[in-house]
Order: sequence, then structure tokens, then C-alpha cells
Amino acid sequence: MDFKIALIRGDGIGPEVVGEAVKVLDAVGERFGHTFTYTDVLLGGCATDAVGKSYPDGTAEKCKACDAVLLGAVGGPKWGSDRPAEERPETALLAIRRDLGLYANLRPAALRPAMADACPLKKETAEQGIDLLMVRELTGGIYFGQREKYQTEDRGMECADRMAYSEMEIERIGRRAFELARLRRKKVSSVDKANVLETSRLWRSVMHRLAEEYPDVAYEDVLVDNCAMQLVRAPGQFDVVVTENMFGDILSDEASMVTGSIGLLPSASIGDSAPGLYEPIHGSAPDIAGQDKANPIATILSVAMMMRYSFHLEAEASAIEAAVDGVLADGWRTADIAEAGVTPIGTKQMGDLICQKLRA
Ligand SMILES: NC(=O)C1=CN([C@@H]2O[C@H](COP(=O)(O)OP(=O)(O)OC[C@H]3O[C@@H](n4cnc5c(N)ncnc54)[C@H](O)[C@@H]3O)[C@@H](O)[C@H]2O)C=CC1
Ligand SMILES: CC(C)CC(=O)C(=O)O
Ligand SMILES: [Mg+2]
Repeated sequence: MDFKIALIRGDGIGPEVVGEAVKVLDAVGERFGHTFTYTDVLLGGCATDAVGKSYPDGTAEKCKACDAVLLGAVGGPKWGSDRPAEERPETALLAIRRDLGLYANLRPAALRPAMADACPLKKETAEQGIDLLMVRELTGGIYFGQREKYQTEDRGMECADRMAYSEMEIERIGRRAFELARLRRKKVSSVDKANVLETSRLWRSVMHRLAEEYPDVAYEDVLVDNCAMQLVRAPGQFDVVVTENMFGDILSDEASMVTGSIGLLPSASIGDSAPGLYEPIHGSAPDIAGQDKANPIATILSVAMMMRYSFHLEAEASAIEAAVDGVLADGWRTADIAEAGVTPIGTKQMGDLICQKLRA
């Protein structure tokens, strides 16, 4: 089959990790008889440098002309918060998510078989296994609310960020979570701050209504601060964790470290229509950019999610995951996951080894 993929390489390590993911796509194409054709789409700090704004006109249309989007990462100190909003990479990232209607961000955090030793938790905790799916609401909440900045008479500058959620927004992400739980271990943990926030009280009431529609799925409410603690104490208790935008952003970075490294965790952002967008959960890692040090596995596993969720190619998705697990089982490690005494390999070698496994 033929598939068109938009590539948003982005900034920092983005182009490096996307480069390795493209090699993997080509290897999958060879092995399974598919043709992937690529359209480069400029977005982020690199777009600001090239055309003066981080989200050039026509970006969403270019993506919509493709079957799926692969994104590396955007951002960096060069395009910091002193820049006007239209020049900041993060503005573009939020805009593309909004314009493609990508309200559901699936962030699986699993302790891969060969990575048990990389789990920083107690041995007994790691032995219980970690395999959770964070379902993060992606186009609402505080990241999309009105921003205010004004001078007060007696307290200096004051800023406000509005957090709003509608029943519709909560219901559609909640439904996704329950449907996904039915395909897994049939448990949903809904994370909120209903003891304080009005948005969370609405969130909780909608989730309770949905829980009645899915009696076969176990349901619990978890306050976000407790969830942060439970992720370190006993992450094996979680199956599907559904939460709002900012809580999911923060908790998924935390979950990544529990399973080894942020360099390992992929994500899929999907809406009600194509294309889906696939990206690692990490950012542009300016501290290691351009040094062949970035772990490309998060982006490569995002390609596996693309196969599964956008193209319904389960064998191809599983083959990528098996190749990653095979390379890790052989003991190869990039710097972020190398234990003391292990010589790390670079971004490109990790990509090459995964392609070799795929072709074997
Ligand atoms: N989706 C996106 O494009 C995202 C963009 N960002 C942006 O990225 C920039 C940097 O943000 P940070 O807070 O530093 O977060 P970050 O995720 O880029 O980096 C945090 C730490 O993790 C390490 N790291 C990240 N990815 C790695 C990989 N693949 N392999 C090995 N180590 C890795 C970095 O070296 C750094 O020490 C900011 O401008 C931020 O806004 C942040 C998160 C997501
Ligand atoms: C601009 C931020 C919301 C990006 C981020 O940290 C993420 O999506 O994980
Ligand atoms: Mg984040």
C-alpha cells in the first residue's frame, strides 16, 4: 500500500530522531511491501528563522493532504518567551494540534522487557510490571485558555491563564479512554483536582456518567497529587489513566522516568478524522542537540503507533516494537539508558541496529 507522511522535523534533536524514524519506515516498507512518501513541513523555531513565524500559512492544509504526520520536537532557547507569540515554537505546536482536531493524546508508558534494570523503583515494584496508557486531553484546558497580562495599582504586573473545559470536550476524551480500556485490562483511573477546581468537578461528573455506560470497566477517581505519588510508589496499579491537558503533560514525563527514560516514550495524537500526528513525548533537548546523543526510540515507537492507529497495520507495528526490544535485549544503549560501565552508542547507530533487526 502507499501512504503519504508529513514530516515535521522541527528543532534541536527533532531532525536527528525523525531521520532515524524515516530509516525505520523505509525498512518497514521494504519488508512488508509498502511505499511511504514524505512531505517536509516547516514548523517551529526553524520556521521562525526561515519565514518569520513558527506556524507558516498553509501548514495544517499540507498535513491534511497526508495520511499521517510524524513530528520530532520543536522549541529551544533561541526562540524563548521574550519573543512574540507568533515566533515561538510552542505556539505552533498547540496550533497544529488544534487545527488538526487532535484532542486525544495517547502516551503509553511500559517497562520494556529488556529494560527492567533501568527502572529506578524498588526491584519488587519493577517486578510487578508497568504497562499504562496515559490518555491526555490535548486541545483544551489551560494551554488553550485566554491569557491575560496587566499592571495592577499596588501589586505590580499580574498574569492569568484561564482553564476551561466543556462537557463535550470531557465526554469525547472520556469515551476514548473507556473504549481503549476495553482493549486492555479494563480499568480507567481518571485524574483530576476536584477538591479544588471547578473544571475538575465537571470532569469528574462526566466521567462518572460514562463509567455507568461501561460497567465492564473498573473505574476510579484519583487526585492529581496522589497520582504523581502513586506513579512512583506502585505504577503497576494503573491501566488507562485519563486526564486533562496539563496534568497529562506533567504526569507522562514522570511516567517516562519510571520506565527508564523520556527517550523511550512515544505518543499518538488523534481526533475524529485523519491525519493522526505521531511524536515522542520529549522536547527538542537543546542540551544534547547535534551531538548524536539523542535516543531515537521514542520517535521510532511513535512510528509503530502510526502503523497501528492511522494505517491499521498491526503486524508492521509489532515488528517495529519487536525490533526495538531485540536491540535492547542485545544490550545496546544510548547515553540516557546506559548504566555505569556500559559504553553508549549514538542516535544513528541505534537507528541502524533497529533497521537491521527489521530486515533480518
Ligand atoms: N512536542 C514538543 O515539541 C515539545 C517541545 N518541548 C520544547 O523543547 C524545549 C526543551 O524542553 P525541555 O524542558 O528541556 O524538555 P526536553 O524533553 O527537551 O528535555 C528534557 C531532558 O530530557 C533529555 N531528553 C529529551 N529527549 C531525549 C532523547 N530522545 N534522548 C535522550 N535524552 C533526551 C534532554 O537532554 C533533557 O535533559 C523547550 O523549548 C520546550 O518547550 C518540550 C516538550 C515537548
Ligand atoms: C508546548 C507543550 C505543551 C509541549 C509539551 O510539553 C508536550 O506536549 O508534551
Ligand atoms: Mg511535555
